[in-house]
Parts: sequence; structure tokens; C-alpha cells
Amino acid sequence: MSKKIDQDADAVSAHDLALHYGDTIVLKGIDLSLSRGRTLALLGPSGCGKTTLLRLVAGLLQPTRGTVRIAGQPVADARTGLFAPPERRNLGMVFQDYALWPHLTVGGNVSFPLEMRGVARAERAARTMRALRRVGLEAYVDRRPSDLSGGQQQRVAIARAIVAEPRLILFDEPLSNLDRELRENMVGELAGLIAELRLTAIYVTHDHAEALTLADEVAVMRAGEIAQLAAPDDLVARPASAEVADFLRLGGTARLSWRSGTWFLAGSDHAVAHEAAPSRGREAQVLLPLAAVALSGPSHKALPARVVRSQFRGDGHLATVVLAGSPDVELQLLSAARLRPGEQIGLSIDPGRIRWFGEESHSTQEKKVVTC
Ligand SMILES: Nc1ncnc2c1ncn2[C@@H]1O[C@H](COP(=O)(O)OP(=O)(O)OP(=O)(O)O)[C@@H](O)[C@H]1O
Repeated sequence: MSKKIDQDADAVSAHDLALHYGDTIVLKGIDLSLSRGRTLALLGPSGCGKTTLLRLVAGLLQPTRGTVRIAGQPVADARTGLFAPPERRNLGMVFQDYALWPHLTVGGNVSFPLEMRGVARAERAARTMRALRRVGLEAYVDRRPSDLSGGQQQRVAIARAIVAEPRLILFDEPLSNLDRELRENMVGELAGLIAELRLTAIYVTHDHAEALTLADEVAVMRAGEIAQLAAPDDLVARPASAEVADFLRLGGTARLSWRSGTWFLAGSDHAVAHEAAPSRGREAQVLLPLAAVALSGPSHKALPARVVRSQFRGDGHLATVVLAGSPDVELQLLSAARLRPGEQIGLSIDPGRIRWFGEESHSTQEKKVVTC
């Protein structure tokens, strides 16, 4: 790969990137690009192809079809057979288990990539200390990794990934081995570090909170494809499909059917919204976000529901409920009071907050709706 860097080019881009193992299609033709200084999260359930995509960018796998470019330079092209191995892609990598060498000191671990590049001893020492200073671990240079906490080990792994000042850092589920409390602390710390160091990064995770906290853009992946690629705020405000909304746990999703001037929960007599004139379609898939569902006082209009489970989450009790006669549709609401599993309650749904998928004509922004 040429050393020349195109300053205007995307830090990384993939075009029609596919990977097959025999008849098994793991990635189906991915297109993406990432600008310098930005972080892209690859988010999705186990087996959707996140790690495979990261490995294709890293040069640990060769694509069946398509191209990968780093800083504008092609590093893999299935058509021409071009393939640059990882050491020629100028990348840093941080893995799930940090992959620190236990027999080396912290300093020895961090300076290793420089040693591999043939950097002279004095310069190696100076750059190692600079990288350790950037992650706040200067004082730990002579310790063994085993003498550090999980969070500190992770910072050593980051120092090792940035020491050679790569153009791109790849993170493969770097927090998944930490316990929940440490993980929650580290997400914020890592987000701060990525921003401060102005890293260009691709970050693989199956944890939606982690992706939405850390990344500038999130690719929600499903079955070898990108279901939606958007900034975190856009994903939450405008999930592209019920699947994406379900994965991000944005509330309950349901099918509605249109009868006699009213949208009902499909297969039930629960009226959810009235619209003046649905222009097309008698079926709709919708998201009922937390903000759309509320406990209702006693009223003949309240929708009868049963509490399935309830969990305290800081700003109230997050309850999962099912409407009477529709056990397959789970809705969520936030209640100031604790609700007990099995408790019968009444709900109201604010139709103005319903997110209609599919047909744009069902968008609540465009349609006149009246509260049930
Ligand atoms: N060598 C292989 N041969 C055949 N199938 C494979 C091979 N390696 C991976 N796969 C399949 O490719 C799919 C995607 O795997 P990948 O590791 O990219 O998923 P992932 O989204 O990173 O999942 P996880 O979060 O569990 O790591 C999986 O169904 C996996 O079984």
C-alpha cells in the first residue's frame, strides 16, 4: 500500500462488501464510509456479522466480493485480488480480552507495536510514555498487567493501540468481559478518551447503550446486512423498522388494523388511534414508545392491561405490560409508583407519539390524529 494519504478521503470505506463461507452468506454486500475523527459502532445481535465486518477492515479476512479502502487507498478488492495484510493497513486494535502479554510489563506491552515497526529504543521509550500519559497510566509503566484492574488493563490495551498513531482503531467488544458496574463506568471513560484523542474508530458491540453512548454513527446490523445507519439521536427518534426499534428497546411494537374509522390493535377491540382518512393500507406496523404509554385513571376509555414485570431504573419503575386479550404485544411504560407483576392496570396511548413504520402516509407528523 502506498504511504501517500489522501487527506480528503474517508478514513475507511467499504463498497458492496460480501463474505461467504461456501454456501453460507455471512455478509451480503455492505456499503459504508467513515470520516476522520468519527466513531462508527457496529451494533447487532450475536451472529449478525459484526466481527466479520471488522475483520475484513482489519485484513484478517479476505472478502468474497467488494472493496475496502483506508484513507482513500484500496486495501482489499475481491475483483482484482488486491489484499493488504493487517501490518500494512496502519491500524490499532483493541480486543475483548485486551490480549495483553502477561510476561511483559505495561511498558513492554505498549511498546511492542513500535518494536515490530523497527523503531529505535530511545524513540520507543519516549512514545510509549507519551501513549501511557494519554491514557493516564504513566505511573504504571513497570507493572505487570495482572497487577492492574480490568479498567486499567483496558487502558493499557488502548495505549498499545494508539502508540504507533494509526489512522484507524478497531475495537472488538472491548468492555464485554467487565462486570456490569465497571462496564457502565468504562463506557463514559472510553467515550471521553476517544473524543479527547480524536480517534477514528470502528467499535463492535451487541450492547445498544454502549453504541449509543460512544459512537457518532451506529450501523444496526441484522443477518449480514445493515438495517439502519444513523446518528444515535436519529436512530432513537426515527428507527427505520420494527426490528430496529425492538433491538434498541425503544418501546413496544405492534400491528394495527383499520376498521370503521379507527386503528385497532390487530386481532383485538383495543382502539389505539382515530385518523380522519387513512389514504392507503388497512394494516400498519407501529412503535409505541415509552412516552406514548401512560397509566390511566379509571375511565371507560382506559385500555385494560396486566403487568408482566417491573424494574427500577433511576427515574421510575419501567414496567412491561400486556393488553388484555393480546398477550403477544408487550408495551412498556414508566411509572412513578412501583407496579407488581400480575397487577391489573388501565393504560392510555397518546396517538400523537406513535411511530408508524413503512408507509410514509401513516406518519403522525403528516396525519391528523385525535386521542382515543
Ligand atoms: N469460519 C466460518 N465458517 C462458517 N461460518 C462462520 C465462520 N465464521 C463465522 N461464521 C458465521 O458467520 C456469522 C457471523 O459471525 P460473526 O462472528 O461475524 O458475528 P457477530 O455478529 O460478531 O456475533 P458475536 O456478537 O456473537 O461475536 C455467524 O453465523 C457465524 O456462525
